[in-house]
Amino acid sequence: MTIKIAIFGVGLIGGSLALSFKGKPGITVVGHSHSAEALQQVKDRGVVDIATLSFEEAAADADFIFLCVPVSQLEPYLHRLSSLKLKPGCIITDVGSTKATVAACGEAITLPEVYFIGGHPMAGSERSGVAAASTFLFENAYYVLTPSSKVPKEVYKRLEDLLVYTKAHIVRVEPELHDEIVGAISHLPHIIAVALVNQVCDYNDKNSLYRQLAAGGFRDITRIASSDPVIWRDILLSNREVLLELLKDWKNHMDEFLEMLMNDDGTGIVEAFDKANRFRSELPERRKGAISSLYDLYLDVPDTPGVIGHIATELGIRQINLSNMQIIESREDVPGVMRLSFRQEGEMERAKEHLLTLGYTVYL
Ligand SMILES: NC(=O)c1ccc[n+]([C@@H]2O[C@H](COP(=O)([O-])OP(=O)(O)OC[C@H]3O[C@@H](n4cnc5c(N)ncnc54)[C@H](O)[C@@H]3O)[C@@H](O)[C@H]2O)c1
Ligand SMILES: O=C(O)C(=O)C[C@]1(C(=O)O)C=C[C@@H](O)C=C1
Repeated sequence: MTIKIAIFGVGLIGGSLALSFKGKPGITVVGHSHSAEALQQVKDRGVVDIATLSFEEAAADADFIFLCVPVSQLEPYLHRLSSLKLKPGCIITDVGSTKATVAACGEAITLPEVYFIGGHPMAGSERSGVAAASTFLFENAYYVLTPSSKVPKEVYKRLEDLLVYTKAHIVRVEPELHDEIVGAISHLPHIIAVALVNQVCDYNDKNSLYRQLAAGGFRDITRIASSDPVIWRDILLSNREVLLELLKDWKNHMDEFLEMLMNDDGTGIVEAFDKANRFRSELPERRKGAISSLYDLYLDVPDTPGVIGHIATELGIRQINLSNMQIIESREDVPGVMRLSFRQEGEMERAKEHLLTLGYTVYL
């Protein structure tokens, strides 16, 4: 018996889910796109078995339906699905970054033997579109599910069993609590990153040295400011009430720094950094936790021809599997920083040891 999985919105998240399921025994993945242009990209990338523009064709006979569209589209998509004759036993789920509104809408929709379970994989990227999809995106990440009390246990279990293919860790959370927590650890940081980049952008309009000198610290804290504007408009507006409170708290934290600086309060500054340091070091390890599914190491590389090839060859000879390599900073006369990404921690450790013996400066 074949299991049909329909994915509506085959972008970064939908495409990555499709890649997790495609080719698994007895599974057919059908992708729905809302435009011919998006459909063509999905076909070109080959992440689904069947790609279609027809909403009805994608939904017909589906055992699982994943809604992977922008947050503002989740409710219209749910309403549209509720007007169709879906397969009895069908589970509809979504991947939206907020859960309260869609969970309420999912609960209100009563189709015989069709169930809604809200979902949110806690993994992603500042990139968007199917071109950025990855088979490994969810590996070791947390994947939140927010079933209502009406969802039978065996139905929840069926979704949980399917999500094993993502290699994520499933966590069950109430939708409202989810939005409060994710507001603080994901939505607020995106606002802060964007505001900070725009602040510096305004200074840079008067003096372009700002952009030239912006280095590691600025890049580290602002990567997520490059995220898709429409996806984030929808997320922030959907979690508006939570964010209004969080921004008030944020202002208080900024006021504390203002005061410490005005009062020359060195002790206060040290305490603030110490506290942050302690909490941050207790975060789930990158490799086991939310955001990254890769093991990264960084090394200084001279800006000379052949250096990339040399490193790749050295690792290749030792059969160390490199998943990605990227030059992060490369300016004339300044050593570049290279990021090497591995899928296995052991591979990263072996690479580190070998690169150290070759005389490279390596950071984790
Ligand atoms: N980006 C992340 O890091 C991340 C992480 C977890 C969850 N999410 C959630 O996943 C969902 C998809 O986000 P994504 O990052 O994959 O975005 P994306 O832009 O990569 O993909 C969105 C998909 O929705 C389709 N779509 C359908 N109707 C659309 C419309 N009216 N406007 C725009 N696109 C439309 C697009 O064709 C595209 O395939 C969102 O609900 C988002 O909140 C995002
Ligand atoms: O790593 C990133 O770029 C992300 O923005 C991922 C991130 C996050 O903020 O942690 C973004 C939105 C999601 O809903 C979940 C994960």
